[in-house]
Amino acid sequence: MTAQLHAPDPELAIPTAPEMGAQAALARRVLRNPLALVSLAFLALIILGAVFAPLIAPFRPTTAVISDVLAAPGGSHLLGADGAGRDVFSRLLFGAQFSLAGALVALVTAMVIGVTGGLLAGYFGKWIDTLWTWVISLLMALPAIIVLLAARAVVGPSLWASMVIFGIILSPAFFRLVYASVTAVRNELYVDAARVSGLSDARIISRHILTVVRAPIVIQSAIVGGVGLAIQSGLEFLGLGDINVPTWGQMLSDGFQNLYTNPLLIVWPATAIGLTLIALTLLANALRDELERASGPAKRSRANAGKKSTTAPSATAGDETIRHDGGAAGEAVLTIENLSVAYPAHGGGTKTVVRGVSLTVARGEVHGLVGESGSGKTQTAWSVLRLLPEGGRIAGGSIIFQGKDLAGLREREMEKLRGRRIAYIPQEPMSNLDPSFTIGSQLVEPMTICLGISKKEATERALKLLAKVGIPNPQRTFDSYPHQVSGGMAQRVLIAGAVSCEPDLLIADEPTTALDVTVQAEVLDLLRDLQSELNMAVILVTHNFGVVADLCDRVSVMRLGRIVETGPTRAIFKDPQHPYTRELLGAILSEATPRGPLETVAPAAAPSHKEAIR
Ligand SMILES: Nc1ncnc2c1ncn2[C@@H]1O[C@H](COP(=O)(O)OP(=O)(O)OP(=O)(O)O)[C@@H](O)[C@H]1O
Repeated sequence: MTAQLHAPDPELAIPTAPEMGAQAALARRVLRNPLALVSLAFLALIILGAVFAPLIAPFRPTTAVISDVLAAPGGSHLLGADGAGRDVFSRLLFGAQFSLAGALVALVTAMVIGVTGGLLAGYFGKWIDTLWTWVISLLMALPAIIVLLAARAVVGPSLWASMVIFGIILSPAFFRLVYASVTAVRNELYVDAARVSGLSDARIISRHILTVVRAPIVIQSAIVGGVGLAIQSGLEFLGLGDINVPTWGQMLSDGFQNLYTNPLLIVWPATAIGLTLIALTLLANALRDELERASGPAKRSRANAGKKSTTAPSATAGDETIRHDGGAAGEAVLTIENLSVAYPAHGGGTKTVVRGVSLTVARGEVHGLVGESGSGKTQTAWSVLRLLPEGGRIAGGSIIFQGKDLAGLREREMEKLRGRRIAYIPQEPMSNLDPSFTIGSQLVEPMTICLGISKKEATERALKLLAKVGIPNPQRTFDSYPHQVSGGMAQRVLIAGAVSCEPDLLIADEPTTALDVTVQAEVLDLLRDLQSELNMAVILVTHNFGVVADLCDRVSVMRLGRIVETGPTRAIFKDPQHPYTRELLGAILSEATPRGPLETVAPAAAPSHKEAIR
């Protein structure tokens, strides 16, 4: 299997990079939007004028010709001359340089602070969130104009200093936007899935979170850039700017002095400022629209999938008895000893949801964790991945995986294991795939990181894996977005992703619950085949004894956070010792006649018991 997965297949075509294609398509659509095109053309013209001002401008911006004071447009002064005899056209060109650069300084400052803060606070939460939120609240409480006036008094009439300060004051605009977007996606299952597949926090933020916030950042940039330009012009119009720097704001101020003698002097800079602001806003709107259209239905927010609750009977058992019958055959890959998981309880104290759980999983063995809803199966599995939800902590015990105690391992060390040595198959396939990326890119990226192989090799490997997990047209699925495939296909994709790095331990959390019955059986078959082929240790979380009977070598029955019985599957089915196990099995394997068939359906057409519980 190993050789088969690694060997490059020359027959497999290397797909075009879908993300680059999508970006090119987006650029083409933006260029086809007339408003965007006109705005872009205008902004490009302004920027070119600013950059080439020294070559285009007939005069230096500060050159004053006394004989040309308040000269009318025409002759050597295309747009006339101002009250000091300086050429208006030249000043407009040089003014664009400084005005745009000033706005850019404010924008970059606001963006760096706001976006960084929003990402960190939104993604990591806890004290980082508290600290950033406090700083941003403080900034929002400051009156911008007063701060700028005070700063001018301290640092003098510096365009750059005032724009940096204004950028800091504007940073909450980015912070709130990014923070809201990040907190909305932080708990999406595909972010957890990315973590499980071995991606670092930095990688998840840059790939899965930043893509979500990029559209709002684009539109906000245009607004903040425009506000920066407007405020800068306003300050200079009020005479608070640096008179030695030719900006559009300074020109407004100069023009105002001669409003009655030559009103055109105020019209030129006002037109330049107004049109630039309009172009920025229109361009940002068009970009946002096209980005949203490009994402289409795939971008829609998916609510976190609620976990399916089972209808297993409530226990009426008396004292819990634990039956351990010998150690697992083969090399132990995972040994959990006396594990406890706790959460802070409402009103103080702690709530222990997993208590003294011990189990061993050997190489090549499938260990079922079975029990009613809320019995602690998922908490046990997530403890092994060290991905307990916020507030949850391993309160005691050890989780020995290949000689390392995962319970005390540093996060950096854990990152090296997740996705590489310990893989995870979730319950909800759709919510665990990022709707913004093609399936191919979501398979390829973890492989390039975990296996250190090139993108080309990872692509070939992904296509082979897709074929291996029974996807009929691997190339088409590779190029598809998650919303373009069925739930069963998505689960096959996740299984392909989980085994892509040939893990030693695979944790499958109710991997068939969200699928319809016919697909469930196929996915179970696939899991069984892959497990024996890769000789993996598997923990299978399920509430379904049918799945246990089908796949598991050993089973641990959980109830109220404890394992009440553990042993070989065959033995447990044949001779359950604990009353709770008997009750669970009794409920499922009941001989009672099911509710009568519909009149039109012949009794023979009713599904066999095994099919029914699958
Ligand atoms: N974030 C949380 N905060 C506090 N308690 C939690 C949290 N998540 C789970 N629990 C508690 O932990 C217990 C075990 O939950 P767990 O999800 O492991 O159950 P389960 O056996 O996997 O059930 P299911 O089959 O429904 O997924 C439950 O009582 C639940 O209330």
